[in-house]
Amino acid sequence: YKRIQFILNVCEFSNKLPGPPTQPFIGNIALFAKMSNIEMLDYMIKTANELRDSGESIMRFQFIGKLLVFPLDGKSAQTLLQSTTELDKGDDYEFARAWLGRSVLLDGYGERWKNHRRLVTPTFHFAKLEGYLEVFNRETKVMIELLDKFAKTGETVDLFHYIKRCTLDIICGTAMGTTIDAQHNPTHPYVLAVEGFNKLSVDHSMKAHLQIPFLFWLLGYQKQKDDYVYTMKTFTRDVTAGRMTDLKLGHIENHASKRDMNFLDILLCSKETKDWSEEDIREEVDTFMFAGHDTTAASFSWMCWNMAHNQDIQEKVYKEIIEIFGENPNGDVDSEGIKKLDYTERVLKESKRRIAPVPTLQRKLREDMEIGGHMIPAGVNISVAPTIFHSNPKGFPNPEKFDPDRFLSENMDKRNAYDYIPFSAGLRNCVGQKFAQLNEKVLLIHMLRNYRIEPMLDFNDTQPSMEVISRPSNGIPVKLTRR
Ligand code: HEM
Repeated sequence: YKRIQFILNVCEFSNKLPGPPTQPFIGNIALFAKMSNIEMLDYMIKTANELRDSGESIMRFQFIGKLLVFPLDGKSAQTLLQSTTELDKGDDYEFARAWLGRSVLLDGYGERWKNHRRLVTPTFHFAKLEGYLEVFNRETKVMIELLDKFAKTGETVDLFHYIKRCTLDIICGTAMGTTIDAQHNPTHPYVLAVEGFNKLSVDHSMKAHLQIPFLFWLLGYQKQKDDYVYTMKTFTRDVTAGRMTDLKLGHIENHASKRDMNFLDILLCSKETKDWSEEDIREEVDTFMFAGHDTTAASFSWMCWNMAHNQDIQEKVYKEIIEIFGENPNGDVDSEGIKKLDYTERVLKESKRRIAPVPTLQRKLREDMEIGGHMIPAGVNISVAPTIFHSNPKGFPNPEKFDPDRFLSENMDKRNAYDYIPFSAGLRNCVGQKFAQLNEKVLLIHMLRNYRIEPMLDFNDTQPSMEVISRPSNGIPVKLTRR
């Protein structure tokens, strides 16, 4: 009875907020049940534009007592994103708890999260990032070599899978100093477990019936999830245990300067993690694996798609790369050269605007908060959707157009700082942002120095789906020609 009363109260409240019409009790379930993940994103962007035109700054959806509120622009999201206390992640993140526990990504506001975030952050300082360049260069060259056969035959290649395995190898090397060589070994159990887990998490969040634990178990999904989690945890636990033994024997401190250490070694060697359990360390390392590879893969894949569809811009980026790094297709990319990139920098920003690699993030309110002119009660999930902000014609006129000049400083000054948030913003922004940007530049430089990319489908024939990460619905099918 209490549950039903709660749902009815949510229904009553949600109908006062701007959003598509709801049906009694079930809210907007029927509306979304008919849509694919691709249609969902399109629908949300269209509805957001209509609501903005009628002067609204938020959009709500409601699913049997679950209320989701989307701010529609940077200004209305700002209150939430710059809050120093509203830092709890939303309900949808619970699915990853079995794998990532209370790591920096999932943990709620409090001393523990602050402490972990403070200790994890230095692993991304610039000097440290330089140490990761060697892994970026090495693994990217493996990808370039694997792609060569497609350039030779002219056969179409779906870049997405190649990029994904490459970024997985990169994160494995930089987070743990180990390799699974996913690029040569795409059926490695760890690779399959990561892919399976991500897919399951999407199914879970999109299909209402799977959110009933009994059905999730009965239909065999719980068993699948447990198996994936076991494979992933065991892999990292083994590596962590091995490194801890090395540390005890003095091998880590002896062999490496801090610059050459991987993320795991840095955590293990820090005095401040002395009272962390082995599981605390494992959770942080796994979080890097999870947060660090699919995101970069999606981001760089969309970059290649944007390049393929904007040949003039691709040529300008290529020219800048050649001017700075020379024509040698195998040369390593160094950080001094990367700092000189200017046009390419803007192109990368525009690419993340055009398609945001992380389509939504979610917070759960601790206290009542005014968002976009409406008082939203504690307990409601607020979804911040970079994709929705970035397609707002008020901040980005003609949003469909790929235009790097939007990121010239004179144009950036015209926007609210929170209108462009591919890495989120505020205290819970992406801790790996600089790492990701450096990684993408290395990928891009090697890619364009070796190949011209041409599309084998129209731009909108592969679309970002509304999943944890914006996966291209039909991959990134391209033709590569050797430069
Ligand atoms: C282009 C690539 C990337 C994009 C677009 C991206 C985007 C984001 C976004 C939007 C968030 C906020 C999520 C939320 O509020 O729930 C986030 C958080 C986070 N990211 Fe990234 N990310 C990328 C790469 C990386 C990499 C390479 C790493 C690590 C190696 C990383 C580690 C993290 C962590 C640990 C958090 C959680 C921070 C916290 O909650 O305090 N990310 N990222």
